Parts: sequence; C-alpha cells; structure tokens
Amino acid sequence: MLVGLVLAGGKSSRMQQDKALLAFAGTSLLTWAEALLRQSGCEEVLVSRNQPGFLADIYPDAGPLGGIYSALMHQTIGSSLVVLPVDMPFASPELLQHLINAGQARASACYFADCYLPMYLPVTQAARDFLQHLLATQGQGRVKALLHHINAIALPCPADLAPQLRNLNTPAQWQQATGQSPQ
Ligand SMILES: Nc1nc2c(ncn2[C@@H]2O[C@H](COP(=O)(O)OP(=O)(O)OP(=O)(O)O)[C@@H](O)[C@H]2O)c(=O)[nH]1
Repeated sequence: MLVGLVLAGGKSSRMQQDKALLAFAGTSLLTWAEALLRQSGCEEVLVSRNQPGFLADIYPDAGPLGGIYSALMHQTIGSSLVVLPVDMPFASPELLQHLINAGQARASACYFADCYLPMYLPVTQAARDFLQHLLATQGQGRVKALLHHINAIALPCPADLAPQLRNLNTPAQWQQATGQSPQ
C-alpha cells in the first residue's frame, strides 16, 4: 500500500499566512499537493494538520517529524509513505515517481541528496521507535536525523527535475516564483 502524506501543519511564520491555504493554479496549495500525490500513484492521501478533519500530530509543535510520526502510527507496517511538504508546488508526478521507483526497487527509505523532503518512507517499527523516543525526550528534531537513523538512500536528482525541489517559504520567494503576491 502506497500512501501519500501532505505535511501541512506548522506555523508558516516566514510566509505570515497559512501556506496550505494559499491560492495556486486555481486551487489551494493543499489541494494541489493532494492531487499530485494521487497522480504519482498513491492509493490514499493523508493530510497532516492540526485542525478537525485532518491527521493530528500526536506530539504537537514538533515540526515536520511530528506529522511524519503520526502517519507512521496511522499506517500499518509494510505500507509506505510518500511524504510531501505542502510548500513545494512545482514538484511533478515524474519527480515523485522517480523517488517511489527507487524506494520500491531498493526496499529502502529514499530522498534526494541535499533535500530531505520529499521522501519515500517505508512504515517500520524502527522508524516509529526512533521518532517516539526523539519526540518524547526532545519535543522536536530534524528530518535529517530520521533519515540518518534508518539509513535512507540519498538519490541524485536528475538535472531536469532538480528545479522542482523548491520550497516557497517567504512572500518574496512566492512573488519571484509565481509573479504574484501570496494570498
Ligand atoms: N504536521 C506538521 N507539519 C509541520 C509542522 N511544522 C512544519 N510542518 C510542515 O513541514 C513542512 C516544512 O515546514 P517548515 O517550512 O520548516 O515550517 P513552517 O512551520 O511551515 O514554516 P515556518 O514557520 O516559516 O518555519 C511544511 O510542509 C509544513 O507545513 C508541524 O508541527 N506539524
């Protein structure tokens, strides 16, 4: 079972408004990201966000790892997650399929070198245990620490796809990428 996970929590403090609700391509970034995961082959898509109707973080205010941990606990061992941040609107199905194909072929967690998200993440007890301990003892942590602990594979990103690995975190980045103010 391949399950998409949109990370759509957090404070959006740099953007100064909720990134998930920004208008993009006639819809919202959140809806855009969900559709992208389905187009990439995910049979189900979870949205991690601390609001009613979404997958809530078991450890609140823990950053992206809080959302990832909750999804690992929500899915059964043996399934796999495709984790996508909501603020990467130029990612394509081709980019995510490259990640998924590599992860499935190697039966391993994978990410693109120098860019920790998106990631392909098999649901394992080892990943759950690591995050449970990290978040219970430290309250938060780095995505890099998870990838390192589970020996995730850093993939080279094909040159033509690399420009898609772009997070829009600030109004200036948004303006430059879309030609419009974020709204
Ligand atoms: N579920 C969940 N997702 C989060 C959390 N913090 C960040 N994210 C998501 O993780 C991705 C990367 O987040 P960041 O850009 O580092 O943090 P942010 O809170 O969105 O924005 P800043 O406040 O500007 O740092 C984004 O897709 C966020 O929506 C959290 O506590 N829980």
